[in-house]
Amino acid sequence: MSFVTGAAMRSLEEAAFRRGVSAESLMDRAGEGIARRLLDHFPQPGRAVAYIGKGNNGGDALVALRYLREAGWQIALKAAYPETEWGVLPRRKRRELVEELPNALPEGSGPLLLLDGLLGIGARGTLREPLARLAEEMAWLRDSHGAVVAAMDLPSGIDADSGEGRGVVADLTITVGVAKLGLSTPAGIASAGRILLVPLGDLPPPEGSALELFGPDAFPGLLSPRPHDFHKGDSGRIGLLAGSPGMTGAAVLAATAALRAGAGLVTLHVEPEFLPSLAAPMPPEVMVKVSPTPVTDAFSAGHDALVIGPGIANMSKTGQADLLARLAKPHPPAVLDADGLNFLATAGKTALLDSRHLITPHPGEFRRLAPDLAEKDRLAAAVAFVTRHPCTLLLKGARTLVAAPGEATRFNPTGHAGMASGGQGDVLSGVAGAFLAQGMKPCDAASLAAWLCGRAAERALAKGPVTTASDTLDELGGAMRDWQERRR
Ligand SMILES: NC(=O)C1=CN([C@@H]2O[C@H](COP(=O)(O)OP(=O)(O)OC[C@H]3O[C@@H](n4cnc5c(N)ncnc54)[C@H](OP(=O)(O)O)[C@@H]3O)[C@@H](O)[C@H]2O)[C@@H](O)CC1
Ligand SMILES: [K+]
Repeated sequence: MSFVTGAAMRSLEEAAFRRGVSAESLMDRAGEGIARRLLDHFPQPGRAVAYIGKGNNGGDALVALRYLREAGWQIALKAAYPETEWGVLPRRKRRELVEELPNALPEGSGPLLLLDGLLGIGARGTLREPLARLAEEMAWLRDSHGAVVAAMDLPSGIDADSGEGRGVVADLTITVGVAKLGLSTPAGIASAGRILLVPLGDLPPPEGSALELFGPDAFPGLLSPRPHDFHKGDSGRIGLLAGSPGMTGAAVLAATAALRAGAGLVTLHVEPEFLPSLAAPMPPEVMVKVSPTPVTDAFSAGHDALVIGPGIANMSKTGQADLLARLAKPHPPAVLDADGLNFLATAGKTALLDSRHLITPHPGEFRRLAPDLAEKDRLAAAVAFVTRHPCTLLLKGARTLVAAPGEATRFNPTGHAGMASGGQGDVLSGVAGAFLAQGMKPCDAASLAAWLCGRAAERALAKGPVTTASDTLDELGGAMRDWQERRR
């Protein structure tokens, strides 16, 4: 599913009108879709307040409010202008709610949800009064009352194309039809929170976009249920080069993640002197193979995929040299992470990267691999990197991008700031490795792994605002279900 400018969105809308589709039917379906997304996120009813301006963005909020009320929510309305100044459609949607709505916070329990319907793609320039005051009220309720802000289409006040502009900071942005380009920029990402899409059949996304919003609607079938006659041999064997004394956790997290993501067999290859520290904490399902040449063994054991890098900073110099030599020869597809990437960068061997390699750098590791690209815009830098080195690049950061030669770059919407902690990358490389071992295309393996880890971390928010890598691991199975149910 691509990203479009505000003008391109208007063109799609105009094309729909020419085919006889009415603006009202688009709004009805937009509002219903928004409510469905919200009800998936908040299965228990709570309190919802719609904050609206006079345009159609407020109409979306009013339709969504009606569905929330039907689902048992207490509702209220904060309108910036008297109803006589609203557009035709929002006025009609207000009447469909029938009775007078309170304009104070509803009493009761459950989540407090603020529907931000002040401005959508009609926003021009800095948010003006009286909308600015309502945006401040939402921010205050979010900070002091734990309110969750859900933006209709766009966080109010940001520019649909650039994402620039100060306005509402949302926890969720439910964008309608096609995702707006401004949601993908650093400024937009800082305002939007989790992006969810309500696709509308009458507003089909244009073909050939350079950036795609990744998710189960756009990529169905990536994680189909296993056939009934599936067996261990079908689910892939992984060779893991991970962990060293003091960094055993990285190996445990990567191995466990690979197993949870469905790998049939995970083998950890270690040097004899690392065995005492690495063997004990490993899950019982993991095979541990000891040899003076673990790199050679991992590359020649007939694995379906390799995961190389988590916690291997202390790998022997011989091991490092062996690794660089092996990467140049024929070998199975491989995830390269963390110190695996640092070895490449330090040795000046980044040019070894090719289509067999799925690399997962965070911004610091990326800078070491390509110092000249690090200051560029992330999307441009990612595309330039895979043009230079034809591998699959999963570039971590606020929001993860997955770029590969000949593919539209993918934008991963899942995850949250509370997962910024050690070990998350190890989990991600294990999950991506499992999908590679099952024969998935590297860019699909990378995107799906990023989506699932982010979604698992979102599920873990039920425990509290900070999510450890172990929390993410615990929720991976649930995230896989969420993908299959296509509701997120
Ligand atoms: N496209 C689609 O297919 C679909 C679109 N749909 C929905 O409609 C939304 C677009 O609705 P829209 O066109 O009515 O514009 P909207 O964002 O509500 O704002 C317009 C008002 O904002 C005002 N205003 C502008 N800047 C301002 C500022 N800085 N500070 C203060 N005020 C400012 C401006 O006032 P003016 O400057 O004219 O006085 C005008 O009155 C879209 O985002 C989506 O949610 C769905 O329902 C169905 C499918
Ligand atoms: K909005």
